[in-house]
Amino acid sequence: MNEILSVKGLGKSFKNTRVVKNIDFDVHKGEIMAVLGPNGAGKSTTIRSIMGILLPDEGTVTFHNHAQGEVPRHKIGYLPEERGLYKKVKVMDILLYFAELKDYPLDKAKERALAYLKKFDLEGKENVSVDELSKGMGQKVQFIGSIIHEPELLILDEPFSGLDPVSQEVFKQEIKDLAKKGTAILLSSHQMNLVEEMCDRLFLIHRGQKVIYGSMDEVKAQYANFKCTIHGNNDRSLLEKINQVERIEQQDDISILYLSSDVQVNDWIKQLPSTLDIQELSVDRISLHEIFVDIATDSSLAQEAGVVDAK
Ligand SMILES: Nc1ncnc2c1ncn2[C@@H]1O[C@H](COP(=O)(O)OP(=O)(O)OP(=O)(O)O)[C@@H](O)[C@H]1O
Repeated sequence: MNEILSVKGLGKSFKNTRVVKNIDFDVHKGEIMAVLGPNGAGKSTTIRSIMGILLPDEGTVTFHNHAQGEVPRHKIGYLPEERGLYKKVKVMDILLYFAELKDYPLDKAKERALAYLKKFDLEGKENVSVDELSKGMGQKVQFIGSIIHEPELLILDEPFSGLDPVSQEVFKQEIKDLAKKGTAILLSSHQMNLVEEMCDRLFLIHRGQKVIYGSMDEVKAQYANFKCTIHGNNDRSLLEKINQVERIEQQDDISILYLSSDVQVNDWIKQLPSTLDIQELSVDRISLHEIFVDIATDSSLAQEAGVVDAK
């Protein structure tokens, strides 16, 4: 695989508290890698360490074809979590400024800026000053600023926050298109539905430690692909006798059975006991959102590192 970025054994402490511990992952050309985790998990600290904004205490960050520790800024696009553009500057001027910082030819940058403004529904705004833009419009301009120089690696920290659903779709499509053209993308987001639709692989941190790392299919296979929800009055002892059930959750008359990852739904339903009380039954695919909530609220998982490494 074509590695663009490799992170090995990354660790960072603030005032004797280790907030990032022994993090390993890599990002390949043309893939979207998601960095996920609950609030305070260590995502931004990891991203800032990659960008050289923070100095890690342990570990290495290597960009493909560059010396270890060297951050080739002109090849990286970065949308930081904290938003902000110079307020009194015109949209085109700020975009050209971003391009200049990356040594990108200004005539080409202007062409790209106009095309992107049109794409993001900001046509004709090039001479408007930033403080006249709405928050979402400003975010679009900042996003354009992060890709104006055709980066090899694009690091996006919460790109969807504050965007309306239509703009989220536009961003999503653009990020997917960039990956298709070969850009390596590292994406941190809390929007699990979007992440699930977009990312090729994911990396989930909890309390600074790696909990999951792998492709979406691999992660789901490690967890469970399907869950079966049964409305009916059923004893747990009966449910426990059913084959290929990994885990059972029960509340009142609702039972949720998490099925083994290799289950064939068609066959599995046919072998359910005839004594089962079924008022209603549904079988659904497990969502990334459910996996995330499960991990984030499971304190035993939180204390372990590398519980699932599907790489
Ligand atoms: N400059 C700093 N000084 C001290 N502690 C910090 C600093 N930056 C981050 N932390 C702490 O490090 C931990 C990880 O923070 P980080 O911002 O990396 O989390 P995150 O996963 O990006 O969270 P969120 O989803 O809320 O943005 C938190 O406990 C935070 O309080």
